Amino acid sequence: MIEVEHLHKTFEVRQGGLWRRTVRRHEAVRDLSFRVGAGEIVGYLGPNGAGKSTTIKVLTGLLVPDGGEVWVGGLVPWRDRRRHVARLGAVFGQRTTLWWDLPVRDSLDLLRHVYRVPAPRFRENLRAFTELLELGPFLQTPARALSLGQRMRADLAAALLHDPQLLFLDEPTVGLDVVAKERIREFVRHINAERGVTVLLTTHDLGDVERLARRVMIIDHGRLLYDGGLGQLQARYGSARELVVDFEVAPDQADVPGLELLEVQGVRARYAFSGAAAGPIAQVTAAAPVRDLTVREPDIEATVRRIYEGGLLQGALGQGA
Ligand SMILES: Nc1ncnc2c1ncn2[C@@H]1O[C@H](COP(=O)(O)OP(=O)(O)OP(=O)(O)O)[C@@H](O)[C@H]1O
Repeated sequence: MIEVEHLHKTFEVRQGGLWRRTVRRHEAVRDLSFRVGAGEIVGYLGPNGAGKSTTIKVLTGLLVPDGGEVWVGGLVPWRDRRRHVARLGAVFGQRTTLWWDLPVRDSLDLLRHVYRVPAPRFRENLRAFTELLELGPFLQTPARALSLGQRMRADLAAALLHDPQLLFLDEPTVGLDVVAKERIREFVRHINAERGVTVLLTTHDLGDVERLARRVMIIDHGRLLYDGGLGQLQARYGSARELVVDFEVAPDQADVPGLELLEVQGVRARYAFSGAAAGPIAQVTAAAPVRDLTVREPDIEATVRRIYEGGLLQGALGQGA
């Protein structure tokens, strides 16, 4: 569905005043290569300024790259823009494609004409999306009067009315509460499973990625640092599991052979370990009477933060894939 080979995009940034102007070249994307197969949901992650939007703009045909090759569904996006755009959908969490002062239903109707969606297909999609996204209560409301969650749902419907096979989602759940986030994720899962829509998901919310994507690509400073499974990323770069133990009485000495003691506070001690929990639990319970214990899993949020902050993955591409 998407093929990107050795993509480069450099921006020229003009600095200084009228008399002493300098031009600085900034490589937003450097030698980026990846493929996304039909029907995949891929999370595209990276810290601010990493090059995600630049990539998406090239893939949607908005930007022309300086080097490399890109095909999306067999088309070169910026060369065959009209046909390309007719086949893709895009939702940008920070912007809307709806007409601000028009009722949602009228915006959808206008888009039907823009994309030349046949009337029966439009009716069928509108019926399906109204049900799945619960649009009914606000179809007659102008976009400006919608809540953020309602607007996102209407934007999703707008992006999919013309049956695109590829959907770009940029921060689709930003600013939403947990229930609204779940509803959006459920819908994305549905259109992927039932309609086979390929999804490239750019987000800072790892909950989106955990719930939707099996594969992630991580980019920083314009380079692809990781392309592989979320589980493998966690196994390879995640921190250790933790065993949190409440002893019956505060231990004089909480060290247990083979476990890394992280902290002792009163009766509670925290240990780091890897692999199965049965061994460490047996060791701790043999060492002293235990009242309670829990195993804490490392979270993906912490792993990705460590990757961004520590450059953990520099040069590691391919090892996790
Ligand atoms: N039109 C432009 N002119 C000059 N520099 C740009 C332009 N667009 C992007 N850049 C620069 O290119 C780099 C990559 O930007 P990009 O918007 O692709 O990052 P991003 O990963 O999408 O970040 P964010 O998560 O903040 O949206 C940044 O350093 C940005 O300042």
